[in-house]
Amino acid sequence: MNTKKTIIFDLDGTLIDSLEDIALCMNTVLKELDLPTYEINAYKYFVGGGVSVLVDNVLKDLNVDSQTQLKETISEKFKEIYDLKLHDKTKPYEGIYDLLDELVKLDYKIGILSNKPHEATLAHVNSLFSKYNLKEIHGQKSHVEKKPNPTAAIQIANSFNTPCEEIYFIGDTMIDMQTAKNAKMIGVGVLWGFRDEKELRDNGATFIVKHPLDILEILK
Ligand SMILES: O=C(O)COP(=O)(O)O
Repeated sequence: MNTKKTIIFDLDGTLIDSLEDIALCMNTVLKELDLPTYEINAYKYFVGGGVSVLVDNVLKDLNVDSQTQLKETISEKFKEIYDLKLHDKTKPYEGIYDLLDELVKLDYKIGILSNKPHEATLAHVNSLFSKYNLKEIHGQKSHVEKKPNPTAAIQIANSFNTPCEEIYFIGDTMIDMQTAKNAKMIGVGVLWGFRDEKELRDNGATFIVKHPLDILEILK
C-alpha cells in the first residue's frame, strides 16, 4: 500500500481552466494601450511563470521603446482588471471535484502552489474549493521566489511534516515539473492543461496523466 499521502497541486491549467479569463483581461489591457492582442490559445504558452513572464511574453515581438515602463504599466493594469473581474469563465476541469472528493476521503494532505499572485490565488481557491477546507494555499508572494524555485514547495512540505521525496507535485507546465525536480518531489504532468506531454517529460515528469481520476491509479 502507498504510504505517501501528501499532494501539491498547481492551480492554472491543473485545477482550474483559467485561460480565457486571463486572455480576456490581458487583451483588454493591450487594447487600451493600442497594442496588438492575441488569440486565447496563444496564452497557453504565455502563462505559467507569473504575471511578469506573462507581460514579457505579450511584449516579446514588439519593438517598443521604454519596455520597462510599459511592462510595469501593463502588469499594474492587468492585476487591477484581473482582480476586479468576476472570472465567470474560470472553472475546475471536469473530474477535478471527483478527484478532490476521493483524496479527502483517503485522508490526503492537499496543498496548492501557484505563480498567480497570492491574493488572486486565494480568491479563486476560496470561491471554487472552499468546501475542501485546504490549509496550504500559496500564490506568488513578493518575498518568496516563484516556481520553479523550490522554496515555497519545501515550505509546504515542512508545514505538512512530510519529506519532500514522498510528495506528489501535480502540474501542467515545465515550470511545475522543474519545481518538483528542484524540490525532490514526484512530478506528475497533466495533459488537460496548457502544455504537451513532451514538455512535461523533457522537464522531469515521473508520471503523465490524461484525466484527473488517473491520479488515483498512481497513488494506489
Ligand atoms: O499565473 C501564472 O502564470 C501561473 O499560475 P500557475 O502557477 O497556477 O500555473
